[in-house]
This record gives sequence, C-alpha cells and structure tokens, in this order.
Amino acid sequence: MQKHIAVILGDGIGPEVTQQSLKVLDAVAEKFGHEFSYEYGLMGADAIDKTGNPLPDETLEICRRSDAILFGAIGHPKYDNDPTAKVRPEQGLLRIRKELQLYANIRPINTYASLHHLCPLKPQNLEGVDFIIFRELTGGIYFGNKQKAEDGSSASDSCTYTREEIERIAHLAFHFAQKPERRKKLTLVDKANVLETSRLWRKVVQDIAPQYPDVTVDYMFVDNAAMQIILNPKQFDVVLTENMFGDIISDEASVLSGSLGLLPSASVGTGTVLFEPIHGSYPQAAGKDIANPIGSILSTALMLEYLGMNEEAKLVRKAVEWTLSSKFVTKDIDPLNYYFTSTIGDLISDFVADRIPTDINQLNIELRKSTLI
Ligand SMILES: NC(=O)C1=CN([C@@H]2O[C@H](COP(=O)(O)OP(=O)(O)OC[C@H]3O[C@@H](n4cnc5c(N)ncnc54)[C@H](O)[C@@H]3O)[C@@H](O)[C@H]2O)C=CC1
Ligand SMILES: CC(C)CC(=O)C(=O)O
Ligand SMILES: [Mg+2]
Repeated sequence: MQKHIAVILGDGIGPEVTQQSLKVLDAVAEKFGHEFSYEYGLMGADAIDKTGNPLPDETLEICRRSDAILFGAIGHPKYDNDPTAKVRPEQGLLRIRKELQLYANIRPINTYASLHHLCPLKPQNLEGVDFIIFRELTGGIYFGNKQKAEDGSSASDSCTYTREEIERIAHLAFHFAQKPERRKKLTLVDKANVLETSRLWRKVVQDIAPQYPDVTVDYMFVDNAAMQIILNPKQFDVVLTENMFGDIISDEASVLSGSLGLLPSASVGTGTVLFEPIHGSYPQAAGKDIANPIGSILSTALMLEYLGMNEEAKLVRKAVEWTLSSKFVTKDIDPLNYYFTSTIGDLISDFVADRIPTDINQLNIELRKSTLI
C-alpha cells in the first residue's frame, strides 16, 4: 500500500517523539512492503517563529491532501508565562481541529501489568482497566466567545453547544459501545446539575439512547467522575464528554496507565483523521532525549488501523508491550534505570522489522543510570 502522511512535529518534545513514530512507520514499510511518503507542516510556536502564524494555510493544505495526519505537540513557556500574548501556539491546534472538523478525540485508557507499581492505586484495582474516552473537540468553552475588560478588571469565556454537535459525537460513541469487544456501557460525564450546556448533553443523549437498546447508559457529574476514575476505574467502558471535561479527566486517567507519556489518541471528524499523543510539549524535557515516545507510537498504531493495516498495528502494539515488559523504558517509567527516547524508538522499530537478536544481551544499547529522581 502507498500512503501519504502529513507530519506536524510542533514544539518541545513534539519533534523527538514523532521521529520515533516515523522510524516505526519505516520499519512497518520494510516488513510489510508498504510505501509511506511524508509531507511536513508547521504549527505552534515553531510556526509563529517561522511565519508569524500558529497555523499557516499551507499546513492545512498539506493535511487535506494526506491520507492521515501525525502530530506531536505544541506549546512553549514563553507564551504560557505571558498572559498578554495575542498570538499563541495553542491557537494553531484549536484552529486545525476546527478547520478539519475533528469533532471527536478518542482516547483509549488501559494498563500494563509491568507498570502497575507506578500508579498509587492497588494493583487489583488496575487489572482489567479498559475504557475509552470520547472527548468532544470542536465546541464548548475552548471555542466560545472570549472577552476581557479594557482595564483588566474582568474576563469571560462562554460555553456553547448545539444539538447537532452533541448528536454526532454521541452516535460515534454509541456505535463504539456496540462493538463486540466492548461491554455495551456508555457513561455521559457532565455537570447537568449546574450547566445549561450539560443539560442539553443529557437531553440529547437520552433522546438518541433508544436507538441503541443494547447499550446501557449512565450519567455522572464530572466532579464525581474525577473521583470514580481513581476509586473504581474498572466500572467505565465508553465515556462520553464535552471538550474541557474530557481534556482534564483523560490526563487524570493516564495515572492509571503509569505515565501521561503512554497515552495515544485519534481526532476524527468529517475528513482526514489526525493522530496525536494526549500529552503536551513537556518543555522541561525538550531536546534531552528523555521523553516517552510510546504515546506517539501508539497513536501511530491507531493510524495504521485507520489505514486498514490491522496486522501492522497489532505488531506495533506487541513491540511496545515487549519493551515495557523487558524494562526498556524511558525516565518517566524508571527514573533510576532508563533508556533514551531514541533508543526506545530504535528497539520498537527493530522489533517490528524482526531485527532483535534472540539473545537480547547482544543488543548494543546504552542504559542510563541516575541517582536523581
Ligand atoms: N496537544 C498538545 O499539543 C498539548 C499542548 N499542551 C501545551 O504543552 C505545554 C506544556 O503543558 P503541560 O501542562 O506541562 O503539559 P504536558 O503534557 O506537556 O506535561 C505535563 C507533565 O506530564 C509528563 N509528560 C508529558 N509528556 C510526557 C512524555 N512524552 N514522556 C514523559 N513524561 C511526559 C511530564 O511529567 C510533564 O511535566 C503548554 O504550552 C501547553 O499549552 C498541553 C497539552 C496538550
Ligand atoms: C493545548 C490545548 C488546546 C489542548 C489540550 O490540552 C489537549 O488537547 O489535550
Ligand atoms: Mg490536554
């Protein structure tokens, strides 16, 4: 198969984790005889530095003519620490989501036995955790009208949802809950006891639920959901929620897996689909070769599946699991004995391309040891 991929490296650790995904794609191409071509687009602080615009139109054109988009992360402390900045990297990310109508961000949450010790929860509460968050991505407070008083005495962000915006992601989540491998349970997370938009979400979900009689629906306020994710994460199957709640509870849920650096996502909509780790640009790690590339690599596995390459996706996941269980891990997983980002990318791509020697002691890789956490 020949596939054309738009690649947006972005800022901070974005480029270094995405480079590992590209290595893995090259290994997939080698093993299965595919051909991937790449076209690079600018976004974020990098794009502002080079063009003055956080999302140049050229990037959108590259994305539109591609079969899929692979994105790293954006964001830079010089904007995070300047509340007066008018142009910000995040505007690029919000705009690409809106322009490409990427209305659903799908974030699978699962755990790995070899990483249970990283989570403060008891291992018996982690075994079998397997849920998926459907986060609305092009509406709500992130896209509402923003106002600021001239004298700086007040500011507001408004939150708006239309029935149609809720319906389209709700149908997607219900369909997903019906899949044979799911437990046929959908939990709507909202704040319907306070917010008018949340009451609309409840009404819309109640209205369409009868179309999916095999799916059990329950409703949970977001404050309770934040607690339940920690208290009893196994109760969740498919979680449906609005933009900001989904952003927050999915970072929280990454604690169950062991690191924010492990979690992948797919942003789907009406056109080209975008694949991105759920983390941000982690600027403290930028250029140090210590970030975990697995969130990006598992996003690449989701991309392969979307491109119809199921066997390839399965092999990439197997390679990831092999590195984790063999203790080939980055600093977030084991701060005392860790490997570089690029080494993990090499190992996962070597596994995919059958280049790992039977005796792994023959691997010529550098183990970093640190006494500092
Ligand atoms: N999709 C995107 O591009 C996103 C961008 N951002 C931006 O990223 C910048 C930093 O934001 P933060 O709130 O610090 O979030 P962040 O996700 O970049 O990092 C938060 C913490 O998570 C851990 N972490 C994140 N990614 C990791 C990885 N790959 N490997 C190991 N550990 C990892 C680190 O401990 C880090 O301090 C900001 O400018 C923010 O606006 C934040 C979230 C999403
Ligand atoms: C940087 C924000 C716009 C988004 C975010 O935190 C996310 O998509 O996870
Ligand atoms: Mg986030």
